[in-house]
Parts: sequence; structure tokens; C-alpha cells
Amino acid sequence: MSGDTVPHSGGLRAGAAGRRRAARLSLGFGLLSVVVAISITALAGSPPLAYQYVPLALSVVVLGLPHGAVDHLVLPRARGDPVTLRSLAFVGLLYLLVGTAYAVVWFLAPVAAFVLFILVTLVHWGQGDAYALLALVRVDHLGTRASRLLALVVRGGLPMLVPLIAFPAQYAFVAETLVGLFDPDAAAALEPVFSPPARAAVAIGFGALVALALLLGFVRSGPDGRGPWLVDLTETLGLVAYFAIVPPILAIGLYFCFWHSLRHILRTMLVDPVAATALDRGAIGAASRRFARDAAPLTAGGLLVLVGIGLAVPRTPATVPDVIALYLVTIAVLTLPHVVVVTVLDREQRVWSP
Ligand SMILES: CC1=C(/C=C/C(C)=C/C=C/C(C)=C/C=O)C(C)(C)CCC1
Ligand SMILES: [Fe+2]
Repeated sequence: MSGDTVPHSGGLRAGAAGRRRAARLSLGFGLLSVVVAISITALAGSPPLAYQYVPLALSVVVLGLPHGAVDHLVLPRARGDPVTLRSLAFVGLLYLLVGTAYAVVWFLAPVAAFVLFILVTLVHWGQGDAYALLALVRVDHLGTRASRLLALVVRGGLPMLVPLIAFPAQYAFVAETLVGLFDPDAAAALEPVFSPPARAAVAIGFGALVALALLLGFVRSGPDGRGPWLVDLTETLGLVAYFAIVPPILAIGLYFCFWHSLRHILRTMLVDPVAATALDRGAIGAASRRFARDAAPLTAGGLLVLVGIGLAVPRTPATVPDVIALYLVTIAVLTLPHVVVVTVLDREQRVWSP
């Protein structure tokens, strides 16, 4: 079974019980968020804009920002090595160099920086879900690297492309607030992307990829793989509906916390001997406290980056949308080095070499 490469050679410190618990938690919280948000939107309509920002605002301390704040611990743990000054310096320098370089791009070319942010998020959220499919859901239909890359594009494309198709005005508004922190007039350059023909092209092209991925998965899943394939199908169609129905600022905020970050946090727990042992015996509280302690210092560090960028932007952010835009730019700058760490972790866990 192709999924075997990931759980067994991937430096997992947890036994089967811990891994199954992680799988149940990620699926449970993910689908619960999707179902609750779709139901509320369908029954009560879109919440007021101010409320839609709440999950994104909470993600500063709840799951979101903290999920990357153990990047300095995760690679040594996955390798079974001690955390050394050298390994800390590697991650510190990575963040400093890559983060600073990308921050400079935001100041010099904010439109290009925004487009890069969308692409990086697509790749990063897609890579996170590819791991979850292989190691947690344990699908057997992603046996080739090409099929895993297709899964990455589909899973990353759902949060980044479906809102573009379904909510162009809100998408454009968020783009304007981010780009506008640096240059109020520059966002106009993005207008063609939100035009009906461009969105129709994205809908047709991306829709075809989603259909292809689901069909190929069905054909390639063996008798034991039908259950996992059904999980893939449910998640994929659930996310299509979710990002098509729930207004995107709310949808992305919830997804960031309860989908991407939660899954990544569970992944970091599974490579940490202490948290993995706790998960094995069902002590989720103990594993969570351990994570919170590990993540606290650099979550605070992330907040300092937020303040730093806030002081450096030409116009001081004054409204809620502007402050959240500043937070998203901070996330962008922190995410690029985070992607490097997760990509090395992917390699350690053989996510891309079946
Ligand atoms: C909020 C929001 C958007 C962008 C969010 C992004 C790009 C978030 C990236 C977060 C990351 C990279 C987190 C780290 O894992 C869109 C799509 C423009 C649509 C409108 C709402
Ligand atoms: Fe992440």
C-alpha cells in the first residue's frame, strides 16, 4: 500500500492508536467546521462583515499563528536528533533571510507579492492536505508522485480558487486592503483577474482537475481503499460547497484554524516523542499543553513581526480590515520560510517519493 511509506519511514513517534486519534481529530474538526459554517450561512445568511473577521483575528493565538511556531523543533524531532544550537540557527537564519527578502518584495512590488502569496498558500495548504491524505486517512490511490501533485493542486486550489469564482468582490476587497497598505492605487492592476471570463476559465480548468482527481482516485483505489477514497471524496466535495457558500473572509479564517493548522499541529505532535506518547494513550489535553508551551515563544515572536511591519508600512492601519490585512501580510512573510521547513519535513517523511 502506497500510504505505508509515509507512516512507517516518516519518523512518527506515535503508535497506531495515536495516529488514528490524530486522523479522527483532523477529520472531525474539519468536517464539523464545514458543516456548521455552511448551515449557519444557509439558515441565517452571511454574518455581518465585522463578525466574519473573528476567526482570522482569533487565529493570532488559536491554532493559526502557533502552528508554525514549532518550526524550530520539528525537523530534529522527525529525525530523532536533539535540538541543537546549530539546528536552531538554521531555522532562525532561514526565517530572517527568506522572510526579510519577501517583506522587501511587499514594499517594492505589492501586487506581485500578493499574487505570490496566493500561489504559495495554494502550494502550502495543498502539501499539508497531501500529507494528511497519505499519513492520516491512509489512502491507497495516491501511489505516484503525479497523483500526489494533482492532490496538492486540488486541495490547495479549493481555498484559493473557489472563493475567486464564487465571491469576486470580497476577494478583490481583501486584495485591495493588502496591496493598499503599501500602494493605494496598485490593486487596480488585478481587476482583469476578477472579470467573468477569467473566473469562468478558472472554474472550468479547476473543476476539470477536481473531477479528474476524484475519478482517478476511484479507479486506483483497491478494495481496502474505498473507505479512504470516500473520505477524500467527502472532504473534497465538502470543501467545494464550503468555499462556494460561506463568505470567504469567514471561510478562510475557520479553514486556517480548524483545517490546515490543526492538521499540521497533529503532524508535529506525531513526531514529538512526548506528545506522541500522550496521543497514544488518549491524553489529548497533555499533548495540547505540550504543544502550547512549545509554540508560545515564537508565537510572541510572530506578533513582534506584525508590529514591525505595522510600523514600517507607509500608512498606519486604522480600520479592522486594515489591521487584518497587516496580519495577513505578516502571515505571508512568515509562511514562506515555514513552507521551506514543511517541505524538508515532507522529504523526511517521504510524502513526494512514493
Ligand atoms: C482572507 C482571504 C483571502 C486570502 C487568504 C490567504 C492567502 C491566507 C493565507 C494564509 C496562510 C498562508 C497561512 C499559513 O498557513 C482570499 C483568498 C484573498 C479571499 C478573501 C479572504
Ligand atoms: Fe502551515
